Amino acid sequence: MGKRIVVKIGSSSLTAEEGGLNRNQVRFYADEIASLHAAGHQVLLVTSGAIAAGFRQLGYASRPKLVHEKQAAAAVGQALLMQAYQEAFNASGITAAQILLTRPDFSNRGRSQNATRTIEELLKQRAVPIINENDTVAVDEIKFGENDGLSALVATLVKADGLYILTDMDGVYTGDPRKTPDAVRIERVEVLSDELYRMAGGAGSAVGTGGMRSKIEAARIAMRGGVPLFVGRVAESGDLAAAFSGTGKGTYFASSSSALSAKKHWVGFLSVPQGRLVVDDGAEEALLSRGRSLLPAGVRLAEGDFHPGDVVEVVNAGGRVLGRGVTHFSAWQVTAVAGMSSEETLKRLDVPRAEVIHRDEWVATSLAKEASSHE
Ligand SMILES: Nc1ncnc2c1ncn2[C@@H]1O[C@H](COP(=O)(O)OP(=O)(O)O)[C@@H](O)[C@H]1O
Ligand SMILES: N[C@@H](CCC(=O)OP(=O)(O)O)C(=O)O
Repeated sequence: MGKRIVVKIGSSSLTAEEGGLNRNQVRFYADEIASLHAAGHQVLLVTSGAIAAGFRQLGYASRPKLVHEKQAAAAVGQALLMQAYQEAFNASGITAAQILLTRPDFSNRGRSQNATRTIEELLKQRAVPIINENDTVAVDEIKFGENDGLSALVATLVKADGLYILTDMDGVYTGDPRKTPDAVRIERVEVLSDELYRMAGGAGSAVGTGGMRSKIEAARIAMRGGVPLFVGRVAESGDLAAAFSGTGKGTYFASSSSALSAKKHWVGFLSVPQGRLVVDDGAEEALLSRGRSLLPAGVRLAEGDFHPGDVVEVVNAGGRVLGRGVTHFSAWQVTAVAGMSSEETLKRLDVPRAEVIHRDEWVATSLAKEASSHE
């Protein structure tokens, strides 16, 4: 039976360091995707490259750094990118469709349902949805910036059978191969760890943005959403089909045995937190290792203006993000009882329960400390 897959192509695979689109590369990837499409699979493409494709035409000597300059470059480059994909896919008789998304399109239920419906219809008609961030309207606070995270969210949204993040490196190594020549490739990752995150560095080229680190972040989102992924290189004809069949040049990440329910995945990865709770060591341990609810006794501080039912981020005293949860208290209520016992809390506040965040509405997003399995 046909599978549903999401393929993500990074700027470094489509453009040169000095800017401009490499049309041969666009054609090559379109052909790779067309062969999976012809085999009966549904393919969605998340592509970067708008800024890199457009900045030279606007007169910038190198990839611009300021937000409004990047947005202007993307406005030029996105059109060039789509035109190149349209042409390349049309050659295989495939219709390409443009979809531009921003973070609120995932966090807002109505908007995400609209996007899903459109995507479902396109797939039903055998078109290939081509997705990028809507760079011209995304402001700094809500920007993905790189498309690795976007591709992981798309893959979970459409319940993909697999996510293929293609880049200029044939997998995740124990260190950035550009800087650590003796780094070795990690073939398979079952569990994400802090150690793996430390091994992954930033972007390797002047046009790429996220580097391996953002791909590990994306892996976390996809794995906990129940989507297995591949990070690697597709450079020769047949490489994408090989990646798909499990013999690709790259690293495979298993879909997590601890995949979250749709509601928890939303809380952990799609929601926009309305505030932050700073907790003490005891609460950190209770949340991360003992599967307990967050009680007022472990809360030191509340930041932001949030209300019962909102999602808040939970951090430790050192600022490390531990996870997110749905708060039952408003900001002023947390402030009023921070550090107090549950008994005292129920005396002081008119709340039905003393838990600030119930464990059923809590999602740990920090990585496990233990080593990942890699050979
Ligand atoms: N541990 C690592 N393993 C492999 N590549 C790494 C690692 N750490 C950093 N990198 C760098 O990440 C780069 C790929 O990311 P990036 O430049 O953002 O590409 P893309 O545009 O495809 O997203 C590689 O070229 C490499 O230099
Ligand atoms: N939306 C931007 C993505 C920027 C980018 O460089 O992303 P990536 O190559 O995935 O690290 C663009 O199209 O230029």
